[in-house]
Amino acid sequence: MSHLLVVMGVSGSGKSTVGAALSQRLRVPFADADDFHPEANIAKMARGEALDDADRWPWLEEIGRWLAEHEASGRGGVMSCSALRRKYRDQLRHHAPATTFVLLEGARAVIERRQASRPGHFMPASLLTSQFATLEPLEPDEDGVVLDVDQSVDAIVQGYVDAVDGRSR
Ligand SMILES: Nc1ncnc2c1ncn2[C@@H]1O[C@H](COP(=O)(O)OP(=O)(O)OP(=O)(O)O)[C@@H](O)[C@H]1O
Ligand SMILES: O=C(O)[C@H](O)[C@@H](O)[C@H](O)[C@H](O)CO
Repeated sequence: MSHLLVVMGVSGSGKSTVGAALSQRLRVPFADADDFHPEANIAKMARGEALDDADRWPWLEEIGRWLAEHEASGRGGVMSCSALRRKYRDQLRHHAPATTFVLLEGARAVIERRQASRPGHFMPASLLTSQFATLEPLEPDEDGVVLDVDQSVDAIVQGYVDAVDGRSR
């Protein structure tokens, strides 16, 4: 099977940027979970209110369906999706058990600086506190790779390739 990945992390950690680069490097389809949000979720975040489990549940179901289709077809794929909590990742794995989670991890200061330099995005910087508070790191029994965001996009992509190579040796 081709690579089937969810690139995860808090808002501004680089999920969209790194996810797109990984999909090109691995030659698999790419999707961004931000494009799957219902209007109400986008409006809520834009008002400065964090999403709750009930807001995220139907959205994660859509993402799970995308992953399941790409797993079943054997095409693989990269989905950029915050997937902050363990139970959200369990929900996605329920649809697509072969999913590997790639956590983009970084200090708040680095991520804040990046968020500040992309004006016009619907996600206000004020929600970063709740994003970090909600984030549950990958647990040892989860198929995953953790990568430091404080390096170039190319280096992050290479970090994934090296981690996966190291496993298959
Ligand atoms: N490794 C990197 N080095 C430098 N800048 C980066 C890197 N990764 C991402 N960026 C920049 O940081 C900003 C946030 O990245 P991006 O939009 O990909 O994050 P995100 O996690 O998808 O955010 P959100 O979930 O809020 O949509 C963008 O302006 C992007 O160009
Ligand atoms: O679970 C969440 O709270 C959401 O997915 C957010 O993380 C945003 O969609 C995204 O990151 C946009 O900035």
